[in-house]
Amino acid sequence: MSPAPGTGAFESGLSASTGTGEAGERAGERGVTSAESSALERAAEAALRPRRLAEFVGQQVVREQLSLVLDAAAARGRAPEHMLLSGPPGLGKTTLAMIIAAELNAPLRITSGPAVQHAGDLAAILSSLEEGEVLFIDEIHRLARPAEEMLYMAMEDFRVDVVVGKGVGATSIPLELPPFTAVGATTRAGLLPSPLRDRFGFTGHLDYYRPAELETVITRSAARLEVEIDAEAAAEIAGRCRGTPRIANRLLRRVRDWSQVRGSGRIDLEAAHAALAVYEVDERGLDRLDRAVLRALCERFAGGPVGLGTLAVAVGEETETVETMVEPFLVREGLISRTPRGRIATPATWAHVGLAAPSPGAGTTPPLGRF
Ligand SMILES: Nc1ncnc2c1ncn2[C@@H]1O[C@H](COP(=O)(O)OP(=O)(O)OP(=O)(O)O)[C@@H](O)[C@H]1O
Repeated sequence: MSPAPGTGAFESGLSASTGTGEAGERAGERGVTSAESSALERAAEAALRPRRLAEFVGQQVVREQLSLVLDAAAARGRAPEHMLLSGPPGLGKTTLAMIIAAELNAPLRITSGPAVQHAGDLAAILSSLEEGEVLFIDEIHRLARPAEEMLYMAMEDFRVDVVVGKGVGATSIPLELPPFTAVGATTRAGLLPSPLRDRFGFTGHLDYYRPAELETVITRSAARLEVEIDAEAAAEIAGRCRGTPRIANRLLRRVRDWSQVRGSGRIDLEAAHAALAVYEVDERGLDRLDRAVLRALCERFAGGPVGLGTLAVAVGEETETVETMVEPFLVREGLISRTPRGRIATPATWAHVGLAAPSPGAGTTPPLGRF
């Protein structure tokens, strides 16, 4: 799963995207390999994943549209059209793909763009599909071009031409496919070429969740984890999980740890505050790296403008890390502004780091380009 843009890599190990950060961190202590810790993380996530559309919280418009597509297909006794789900990481694209298969009572085949590097890889998957099967392609924007072009015909005509042999001796064999439903998921919808995007009959975009919706996610997950949680504790966690159910569930599991090891076993407001302090997640959901970026912007560069590369170096991170895993959330929160001359602090930035903004015209740093 690609690193998650828009959700900070919590330095305390609460990586909001792949989960390997936190689990990897703890794995190091326990001697578990990072691969095993990722598997642990995925298993923990899977245990909390909603299984039916009725259990899927929020995203009202997408749910209504999807429900209509599924009901109409069921009424006609046909496989529904292909579907594309887009949106930032951790918001429920994979969950919805699994729900679609469950609601259709259809087998689900899961693959991803990075896993399909050759047309032959895709031909092997397509040729083994059962009638009505749901083929979920995560990170579909990362499909290799030859595979992507094969997918066009497969989605349009339920047919692929498989080339056998090489050079002058090569022959193309048409392969008829059973009707299937492709479900693509992407965090970068803009990268999809229009021939591919146009082949999806339904496109749903998932957006960040409201705190009340996240409270519901947290409360339901706590019930699944068989841990009692006070409403105000659920609200506290919901306010700090960056609008993202994946992070909500992860913070809930960490607060549950604290409550079971240092508290009464029940999640109350005290346990929530204490655990979130241990993981250095502040009241707006920022973690240490987020705050380090804001402090560097204010203290080292007088609020900017400063180039992204320079800012990344100042906090000891790769430019890519800051750009994809820290900045989107800070921009969304109004804590960083992107300008052609570089990144600049906003009044909210100065307030968040507890510093007074310099008076206008005071010595500002000349714009430093990106490395
Ligand atoms: N609407 C929702 N209601 C309840 N839980 C949800 C919802 N959306 C996501 N979750 C929870 O968040 C976790 C992550 O969701 P999911 O894996 O579907 O995100 P994603 O968008 O596919 O992320 P990525 O882009 O990183 O693959 C799931 O395991 C699930 O438990």
